[in-house]
Amino acid sequence: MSALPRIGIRRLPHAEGLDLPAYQSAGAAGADIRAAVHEPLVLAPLARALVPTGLVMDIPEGWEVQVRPRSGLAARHGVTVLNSPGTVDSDYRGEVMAILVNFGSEPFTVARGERIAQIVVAPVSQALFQAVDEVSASERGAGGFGSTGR
Ligand SMILES: O=c1ccn([C@H]2C[C@H](O)[C@@H](COP(=O)(O)OP(=O)(O)OP(=O)(O)O)O2)c(=O)[nH]1
Repeated sequence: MSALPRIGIRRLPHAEGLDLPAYQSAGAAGADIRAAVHEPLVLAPLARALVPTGLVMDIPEGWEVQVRPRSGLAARHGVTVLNSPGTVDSDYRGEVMAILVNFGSEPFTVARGERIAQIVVAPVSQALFQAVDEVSASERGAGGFGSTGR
């Protein structure tokens, strides 16, 4: 297996004492991130919140960090990541945040240190975007949504 990308993580003061993201099993794709809130944060039904992780990540060029929901929170409470997958760019040097939304019918309380989402590290491809007068022909043509059948 090739060498793993190294992500330096700086803990901000409000994340002091909280565990860094870590894989829970050898084959895990995601590592959980935790809420760096001082006081419990109550998410009313249909409310959303920008939840701080207290972490600043030094992501190597050519990689991104995706912020994804935890299935257990979604299945049990209807709580998910609103912009999933959130994209943390390799040149971002701010605090990683999770945008949580409560689609459940009950208020959901986020406690300090609670595992609120997971991060997945993924390779990035960039492309050259070029203006052209014509695009190449294809069998499908301009047929869009639903044009290939139900
Ligand atoms: O779930 C997320 C998504 C984004 N970010 C941070 C890292 C990312 O690099 C930055 C900008 O995110 P994005 O590009 O998705 O947001 P934007 O609204 O397009 O902002 P910008 O104008 O800064 O690109 O915000 C997070 O901390 N968590």
